[in-house]
Amino acid sequence: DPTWPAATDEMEEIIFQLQGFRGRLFNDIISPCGNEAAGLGRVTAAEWLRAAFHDMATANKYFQTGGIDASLQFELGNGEHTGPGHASTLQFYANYLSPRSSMADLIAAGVYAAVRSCGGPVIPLRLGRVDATTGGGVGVPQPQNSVVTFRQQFDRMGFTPTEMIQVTACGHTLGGVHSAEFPDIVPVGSGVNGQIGFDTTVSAFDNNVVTEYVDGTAANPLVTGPSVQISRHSDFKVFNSDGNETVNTMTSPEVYRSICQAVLQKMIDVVPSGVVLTDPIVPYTIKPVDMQLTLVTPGTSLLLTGFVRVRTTHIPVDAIENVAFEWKNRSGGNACGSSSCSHIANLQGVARGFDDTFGFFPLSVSVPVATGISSFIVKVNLKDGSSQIFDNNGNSYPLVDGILLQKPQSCLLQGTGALTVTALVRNDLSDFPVRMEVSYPMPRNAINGNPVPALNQEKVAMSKGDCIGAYTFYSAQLTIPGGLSHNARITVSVGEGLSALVDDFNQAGALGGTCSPFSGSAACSTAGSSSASPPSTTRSTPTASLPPPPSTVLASPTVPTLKPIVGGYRLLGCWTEGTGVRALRGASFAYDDMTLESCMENCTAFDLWGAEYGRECYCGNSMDGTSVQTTQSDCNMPCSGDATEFCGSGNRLELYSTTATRPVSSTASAVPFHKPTVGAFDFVGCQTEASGARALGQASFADGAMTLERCASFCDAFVYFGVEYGRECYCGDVLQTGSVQAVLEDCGMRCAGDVSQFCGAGNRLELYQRRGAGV
Ligand code: HEM
Repeated sequence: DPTWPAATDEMEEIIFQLQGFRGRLFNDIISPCGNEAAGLGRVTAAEWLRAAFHDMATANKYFQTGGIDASLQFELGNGEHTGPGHASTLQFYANYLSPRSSMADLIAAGVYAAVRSCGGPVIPLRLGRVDATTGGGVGVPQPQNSVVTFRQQFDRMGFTPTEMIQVTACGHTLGGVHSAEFPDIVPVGSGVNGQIGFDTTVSAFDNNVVTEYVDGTAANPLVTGPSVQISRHSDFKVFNSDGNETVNTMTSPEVYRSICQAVLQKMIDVVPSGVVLTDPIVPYTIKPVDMQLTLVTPGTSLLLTGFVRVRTTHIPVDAIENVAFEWKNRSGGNACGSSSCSHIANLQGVARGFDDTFGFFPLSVSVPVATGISSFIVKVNLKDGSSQIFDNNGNSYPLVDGILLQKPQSCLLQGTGALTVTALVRNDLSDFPVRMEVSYPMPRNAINGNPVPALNQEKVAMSKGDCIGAYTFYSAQLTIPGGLSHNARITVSVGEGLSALVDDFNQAGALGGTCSPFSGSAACSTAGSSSASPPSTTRSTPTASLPPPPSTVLASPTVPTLKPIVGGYRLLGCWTEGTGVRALRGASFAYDDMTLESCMENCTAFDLWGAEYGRECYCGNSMDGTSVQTTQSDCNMPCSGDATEFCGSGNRLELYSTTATRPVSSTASAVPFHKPTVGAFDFVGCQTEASGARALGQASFADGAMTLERCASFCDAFVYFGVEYGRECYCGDVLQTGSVQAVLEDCGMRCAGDVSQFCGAGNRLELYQRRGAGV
């Protein structure tokens, strides 16, 4: 069994945990083998296999470059990769791209999955491939090449003349040739749905491609038919290149299978120098899944959630009574407060892969903060009274309670990508730097039709907040651009280098849209942070954390008071955020020394603004309809930059509105507006991005001096231009599906290069159309 955790854990789940409970569905569009997800006559499993060969085929063993490195994504337009199959294959894999599942590993995993789904052998799958950042050049074998050229090309890839024959015979058992791509080989109108198969079984991994060739019955269009006249019968040229000696050895199904297992593994293991592949991956017998600690009010216990996943291939799920989870406290001992350091979990669901099944046993374990948790072992209790103990190969399964991503107080607004992350760090560690690292996919503006997003990374220092017992709150914010924020991964860490503690690889899409407040936390005592003891058992009553009513406000400078007027704005009260959206969407800011005055200064171009969570500031000209006024005492957080003022609280806005005393003349020039015309373009409105893609994807640029005029002139050759997020310019002749008109208020961001203009917002385009181009 592998030792947990491992760098391959995410890929392990993608390739083995396919269907059923928590199934990752990586096989969805290739099961059954004959599935034609991209249209009739196009076997998806065949497209996956061919895509891997095309990615590898530019490898150069002499320079040790290329191989399975996902360079295919940059080469789609170079003429060597005919057909839509490569793009749709990469597009499917892109859903699984993450810092722990490279596109190159996904391409290799696609070979494993396609072959297995079609009844072929288990191809040992090693991992650790690294994605290229540019194309790998040309050199994919083409049907018209001569045998000499084929041999040179395969030699460059690292394959002997015999292996060339073998790997081609193993690839050309699935799918076939399409008249849309090769009309001179498959004349239009011939074949089935525009395809002639390589053998009579286009959707089975069998050796018919060989036997039908050998016995002379092959309809393979690369052996017989029009390709012969024009010397494009490449399978004939390849198979016949050693007088049929190699193919004759492959007429036995067993021999074919084992040759294909070896030679297809060789194909996916071609990698550039510097890449070190792991051992072939096998599924865990016992795997902890989604382990998460969460501090629960009043701060004296942590809730551990997650699953123990049991591989039930060899231990039948029906034979399992339950699973015992036995843990050690923070110092490795067996004192776990009032609990017994043990928890029984019962089966909740089952998943299956090609060759395995898995049972999931959910955990919900209350861990006292005072004693904490450091590791656990798993005991699988069988119905016959026996049990099997799993201790992670003698290491126990490790858990960290020094830092945790506190999910209820973290949130993501997927529409705008606005991410708020709250972490809890044990007080004895809080002198070390606390960081958040977010990795997120960013669409590549569809250069040459590349459907694979780039993976960007942002590191943000987290700022210290309140304390609760033995833990200190930290928080950070980030607006994730690109519209794919749900696929972002979040890691929070405390400390540096190898000794750092992390809660890593948390999926942003699993966070809620609203950060709920944690009641009972309080400003940290200045005495320092050494106490690791739990807070006193007396809970503060809810009213104790409310601000005093205005009439009884004390003069003490450390007690916040309500401010009825700030500059030209008056207090409207305490308001909730919208449901799943920000109440104010004109502009937003977050920083640690926030005061009501500085928030107001940020928002002088708007009629409304509000401060939230002590350090966030939002502006807008109207409130989202789902925001409602709540009791003023909800807004009980002091401003981070001025403890005498209230700045809302979690999900609560200290809301201010403009008054008649607002000096209109001094701000009028800075009030942005939606320009009705820009050059040859007319304003259309505020538009969303398309579903999973850019609304305008044909050209783009971004910079800090963006104006509507600059974008208009950049998009001069197109029907539409749109500016997004203040600084991004997009052009296109059509709006991609899923892009719809949004309320004008949404486009509330000023242009980076001209504050008098509006330039969209996150996921919102300030959209213009060429005059006269409309219908
Ligand atoms: C001399 C070497 C090769 C040549 C000239 C060649 C050429 C071709 C051509 C012309 C097609 C038709 C594409 C279409 O119409 O969509 C094709 C399809 C295919 N090739 Fe190759 N190929 C070679 C080697 C390989 C190898 C080594 C593999 C994988 C191990 C492979 C896997 C496939 C698969 C699976 C298809 C079917 C794709 C589909 O049905 O969509 N080929 N090949």
